[in-house]
Amino acid sequence: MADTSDKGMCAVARRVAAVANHLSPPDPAPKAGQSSVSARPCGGGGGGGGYMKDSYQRIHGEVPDHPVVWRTADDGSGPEFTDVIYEKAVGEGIAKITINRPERRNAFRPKTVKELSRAFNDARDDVSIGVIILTGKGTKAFCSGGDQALRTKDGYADPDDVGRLNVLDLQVQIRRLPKPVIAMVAGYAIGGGHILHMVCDLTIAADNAIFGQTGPKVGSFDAGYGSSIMSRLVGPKKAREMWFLARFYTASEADKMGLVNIVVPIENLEQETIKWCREILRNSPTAIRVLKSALNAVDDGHAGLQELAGDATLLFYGTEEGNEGKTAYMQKRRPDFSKFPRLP
Ligand SMILES: CC(C)(COP(=O)(O)OP(=O)(O)OC[C@H]1O[C@@H](n2cnc3c(N)ncnc32)[C@H](O)[C@@H]1OP(=O)(O)O)[C@@H](O)C(=O)NCCC(=O)NCCSC(=O)c1cc(O)c2ccccc2c1O
Repeated sequence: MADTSDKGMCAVARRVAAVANHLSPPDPAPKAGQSSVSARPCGGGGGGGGYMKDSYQRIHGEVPDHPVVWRTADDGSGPEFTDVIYEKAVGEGIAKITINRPERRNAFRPKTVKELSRAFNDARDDVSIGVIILTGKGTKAFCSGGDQALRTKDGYADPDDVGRLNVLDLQVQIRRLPKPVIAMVAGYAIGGGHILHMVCDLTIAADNAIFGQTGPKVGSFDAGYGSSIMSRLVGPKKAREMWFLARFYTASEADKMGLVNIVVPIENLEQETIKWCREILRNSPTAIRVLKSALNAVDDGHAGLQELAGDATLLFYGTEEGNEGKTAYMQKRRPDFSKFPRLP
């Protein structure tokens, strides 16, 4: 009789995983002592769940979990980064941008936001990069929002500069960036830092993560993405609770509210995040690009529509039909679109 107990199913899953190991497309070589494909833990374990026994699992398999080797990156466009650490994974399409002000719980000042923007721009333009991680230095905070010591009546101001709220531009930049941005959150994600994780496409949280808005307690509010996206994520009632009461929430509470994608032990935070990156990187970049703009389109209004429409134009430029128009113009002749079908 077939063994359908959990233990029996685990053994089956392990055997199937071993087979899948041989069928999976090649991945970067794992380091000594690490297997490239591990049996998915029975009873879930993320990454699509279930037992590795169907053709989908056999073909797509598990992603490798060997550590990433990071090398420092630079956009080459300005002074050396001080408030941000910018890195790219060697041989993999992953960029990591780390807010580097741990002594202030990674609060951002205008300079921090300018450096973040430069790093995001570089990662966007680098065609070898497919996923970007945003995180904070250390385990105490992802980001605690705007640096209150630099807040003036005009916004946040670096010494000898005018005040500004330039984090709003950064939020838009992350929304419009045609590659997934993953917030990797350990410790506090508070105020403007909480909003940064919300505008990212995915959030992987450590079990020590704490989420919340403080605005109404510190004389501030974000009535833009900070309100509208939150309402989309957690629902209008919970969003009102988060803003009106300005309480803090644990990682597990945030998980239940739909604020994050997964909560993992802090020691596994980067490993899990990299696993998600590698899973995404196996998939079609164009499909992901169009999906990101589609998922944002309604909420982002005309700007969202423009992003999605830009993807359509980009795809059209790659077709014979699109090229005929340009070629005809360059050859000073009337374009011949007669051979292109009017599909139903
Ligand atoms: C995040 C905390 C809950 C952590 O508490 P903990 O007890 O662990 O640590 P300390 O409080 O002792 O902090 C250590 C050290 O860091 C300094 N620090 C922490 N956060 C900030 C900050 N945001 N600005 C400046 N300095 C900060 C702290 O003073 C300590 O320094 P010492 O010298 O004393 O050692 C807790 O730190 C905390 O509650 N932080 C403040 C959180 C907060 O209120 N953030 C601001 C929200 S408003 C905002 O972010 C914001 C920004 C924008 O750009 C906007 C733009 C447009 C609209 C709205 C915006 C907006 O609301």
